[in-house]
Amino acid sequence: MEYSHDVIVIGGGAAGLTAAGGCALFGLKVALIEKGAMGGECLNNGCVPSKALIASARRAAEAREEKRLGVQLAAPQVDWMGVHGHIHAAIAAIAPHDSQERFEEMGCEVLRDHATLRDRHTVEVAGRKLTAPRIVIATGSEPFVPPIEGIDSVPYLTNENLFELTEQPRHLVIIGGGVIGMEMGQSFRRLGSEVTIINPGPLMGRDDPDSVAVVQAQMEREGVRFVDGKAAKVAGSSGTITVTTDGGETLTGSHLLVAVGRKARTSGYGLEELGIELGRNGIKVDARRRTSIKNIYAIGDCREGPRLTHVSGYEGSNVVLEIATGLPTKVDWKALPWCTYTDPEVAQIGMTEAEAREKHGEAVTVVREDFDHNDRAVSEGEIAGHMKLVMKGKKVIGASIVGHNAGELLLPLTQAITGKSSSFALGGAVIAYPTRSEITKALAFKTWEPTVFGSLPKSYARFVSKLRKLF
Ligand SMILES: Cc1cc2nc3c(=O)[nH]c(=O)nc-3n(C[C@H](O)[C@H](O)[C@H](O)COP(=O)(O)OP(=O)(O)OC[C@H]3O[C@@H](n4cnc5c(N)ncnc54)[C@H](O)[C@@H]3O)c2cc1C
Ligand SMILES: NC(=O)c1ccc[n+]([C@@H]2O[C@H](COP(=O)([O-])OP(=O)(O)OC[C@H]3O[C@@H](n4cnc5c(N)ncnc54)[C@H](O)[C@@H]3O)[C@@H](O)[C@H]2O)c1
Repeated sequence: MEYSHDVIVIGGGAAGLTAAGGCALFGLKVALIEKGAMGGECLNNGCVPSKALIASARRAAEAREEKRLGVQLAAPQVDWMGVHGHIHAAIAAIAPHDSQERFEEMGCEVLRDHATLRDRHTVEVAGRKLTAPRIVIATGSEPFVPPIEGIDSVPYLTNENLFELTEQPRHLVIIGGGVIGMEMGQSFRRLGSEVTIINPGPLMGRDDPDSVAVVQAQMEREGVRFVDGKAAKVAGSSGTITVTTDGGETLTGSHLLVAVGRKARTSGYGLEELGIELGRNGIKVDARRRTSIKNIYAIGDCREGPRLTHVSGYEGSNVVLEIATGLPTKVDWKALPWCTYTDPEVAQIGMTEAEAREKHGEAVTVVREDFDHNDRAVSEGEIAGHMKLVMKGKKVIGASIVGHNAGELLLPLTQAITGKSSSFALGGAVIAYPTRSEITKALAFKTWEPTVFGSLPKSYARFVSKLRKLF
């Protein structure tokens, strides 16, 4: 069959950009389709703006502290439009990395419109029909808004409009004490808003409860109020919004943020018509990220599984390898890291203690050390937190860290869990985003880039692609 491209990628977020860029660097003919802003959620309304807001908030918190280490800072003065400016300057500074121009330079044909799957090899975009033997779906996710009574009649915020706020909320009520609720709750409180977080049961449920307890205590000291319960009803209008919990408690704030998880983007672009199987929340995929139609892959937030930028990037690289080499390439989550950028940070890699005990029972040992035994932490007066190593026998299978810059401590544990420490392995390691540790991976990757995308691998990838088109 005649095809217009070797690979078509739908979605220009972390997952799609990695897949499209990688295939193009192997010399394949790639179409990359993005209907919105290049860079997707992470750049435009996820990681980057949230971490920029966290940084402004940290500065305010430091200034608010009582005399410490012999130094008293002046009380903070928060200029909300200055904070807003910092957030948008951070986005603008990173945007060229994800831009249409950069991906065109790599060799992708970039189309900026809505894509629709027409059959297992055809994607329609802007009146054109593109065809390819391999299609990669990387359409991401959107905020899940639960059917809470009254939700459609009150103004509410999600991550999609939170970073556009041009006035500081007087009292931000947050529905959801997951990652977004905790990161944003602490930040708005530090910048001077009152903050109430409503959440049923454990906060940050995927993390080790001992880590979460340290952050919760810190946020309570800073004045964040936690309410245990489910938001059952909302009412009010701009400036005065009331939330009633299933326990009958009523809370009134000036603004409402809904942060109760994500919904995979799976409708409106032909998945149903093609009969691609869906799971509970996302496209069903196998370990190679193939959908129920095997020449079509789904990677990143749109499929069932963890939703993180470095996971999207990893899955992007994974499909690049499979498409370029023609060899089955499975994802491996045993050293999956993630970090929540509260202060102190909560970092996790591999299994938590609870997961390990459930899977390996008596074979599990856990060792713990608090930061008040660490000389650097003591010298800097930042002793809150601890690290727990989760082991099966003497083999590390997980770690939970809570403390200053905890996310930066994960990288050696990646190597301990995978047993791989060569420069090649480092170049392909899954590293929590965004951390400074990523710079080591970037350099290792730079070392290997001329070899991996050299003339021989390129010829091989083109040969594999040619064969694929013949059969
Ligand atoms: C507030 C917040 C903070 C976060 N912080 C972190 C963090 O610190 N660290 C971390 O690892 N993760 C974080 N995340 C998660 C991270 O942002 C996502 O996991 C990641 O961005 C997903 O990337 P993706 O490429 O899979 O999807 P997306 O970035 O959503 O990209 C999908 C793209 O596909 C496009 N698209 C969809 N349908 C079509 C179509 N039919 N045609 C053409 N284009 C289409 C969309 O416009 C979109 O640009 C955060 C998320 C939020 C909400
Ligand atoms: N640092 C990071 O890596 C980072 C930061 C932010 C977001 N993210 C990504 O974004 C995703 C979404 O974050 P999130 O915080 O929206 O989801 P989440 O899944 O982390 O947490 C959702 C919380 O909402 C609670 N909840 C559900 N229904 C509720 C109700 N009716 N009332 C009150 N609480 C309710 C749940 O119990 C849960 O604790 C994360 O899972 C993660 O993948 C990552």
